[in-house]
Amino acid sequence: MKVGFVGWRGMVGSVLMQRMREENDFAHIPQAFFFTTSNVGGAAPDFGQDEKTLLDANDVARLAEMDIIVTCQGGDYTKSVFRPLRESGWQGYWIDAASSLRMDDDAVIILDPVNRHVIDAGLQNGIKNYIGGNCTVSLMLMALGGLFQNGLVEWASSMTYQAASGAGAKNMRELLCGMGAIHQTVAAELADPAGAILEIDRKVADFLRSDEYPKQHFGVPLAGSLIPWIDADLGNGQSKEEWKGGVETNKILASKQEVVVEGLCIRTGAMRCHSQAITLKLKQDLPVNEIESLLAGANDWVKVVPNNKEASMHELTPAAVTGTLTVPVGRIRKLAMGGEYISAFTVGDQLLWGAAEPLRRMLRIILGNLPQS
Ligand SMILES: NC(=O)C1=CN([C@@H]2O[C@H](COP(=O)(O)OP(=O)(O)OC[C@H]3O[C@@H](n4cnc5c(N)ncnc54)[C@H](OP(=O)(O)O)[C@@H]3O)[C@@H](O)[C@H]2O)C=CC1
Ligand SMILES: N[C@@H](CC(=O)OP(=O)(O)O)C(=O)O
Repeated sequence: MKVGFVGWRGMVGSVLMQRMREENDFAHIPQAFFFTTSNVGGAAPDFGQDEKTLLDANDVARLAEMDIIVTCQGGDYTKSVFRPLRESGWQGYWIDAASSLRMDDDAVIILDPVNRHVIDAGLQNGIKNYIGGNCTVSLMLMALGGLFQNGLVEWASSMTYQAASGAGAKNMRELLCGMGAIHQTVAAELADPAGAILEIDRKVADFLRSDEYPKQHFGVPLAGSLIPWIDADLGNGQSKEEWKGGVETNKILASKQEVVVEGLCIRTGAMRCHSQAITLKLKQDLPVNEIESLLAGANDWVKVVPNNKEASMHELTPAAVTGTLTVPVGRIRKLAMGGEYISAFTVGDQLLWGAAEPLRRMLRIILGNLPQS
């Protein structure tokens, strides 16, 4: 088995490599090859493989030598290379973090703790394209799989608080520059405990609205503010990120009856954890303790957080979750609208379960050594 990696040094790719190292995945890969779009012939990262130089990621003939290609290079790369590769007769497995192929009929969206049966059926039916889901959708399903997988959800509305990392590494840097610049604007006043807060606030507001605020990548301030739109404008009042919530959830679950998933997607000043406040209408009036045990039993990574102030403040935040595979879900309670209506709040690292982790697990599934979890 020859496995080719494209996009291994980007943000998602680096997290993928880190996880593969931690899980000793390369021990299961007979031959690994690393590709590049910018440094052909340069030194490949050392994972103990024989091929020490970087190969050309745009060389279709070279790619076609691979049995499996794992790419985190991005949607434009997928669009330029995937079709010519398939048209050349390549029959290998394509594992991709980008959204371009997700909704194609000959592709499975991968999130094995939730849809291993869909993945296994795809493999049996000869499907060769396995695509990571949208980070927000994957994290919602990791958290609420116990309800969705048991067919208990009539509809869900998710209001998101999405991290800067979803927009890329440059955007994470811009968020931090914004934070630093805001602080600098009022550093002198802050140093004086008697400084008037309204004067500090006025200076901050003036700075946020000025051309001095660093906003090259987001276009508007994120630090000290938020951005109530993510991804393309579909022209019908919905953002593409919001559209993905519905279509990807149903495709991941292979729903026989469509579950309506709606909501608004909002960019906030977190680094790499997406949070979501979710309202669910269930098909039954289940007791809260039963809902909690269904959620807790759905996979090895979800963690139900008790619905009290102390636990919510300490366990249900980006600060607590960042860099971990744990997907906490809390704030679960019945809403005043009726016994079938519940609230939930969940947080997850969008570079781990939201991007890299489903890819490395899919690779292990194809290599035949990831048992059902
Ligand atoms: N960002 C996210 O949260 C998520 C992203 N995805 C998808 O993953 C794909 C990749 O995203 P992301 O990892 O953010 O992209 P990056 O921009 O971090 O990396 C993409 C490529 O850029 C090239 N590159 C150029 N300069 C640098 C540099 N200084 N450091 C590292 N790489 C550099 C590398 O290619 P080369 O080595 O060939 O030069 C790299 O593989 C996208 O399709 C995205 O949709 C999916 C889920 C979440
Ligand atoms: N759109 C997501 C990140 C992402 O890459 O999503 P997708 O894989 O669906 O393009 C965000 O901005 O938070």
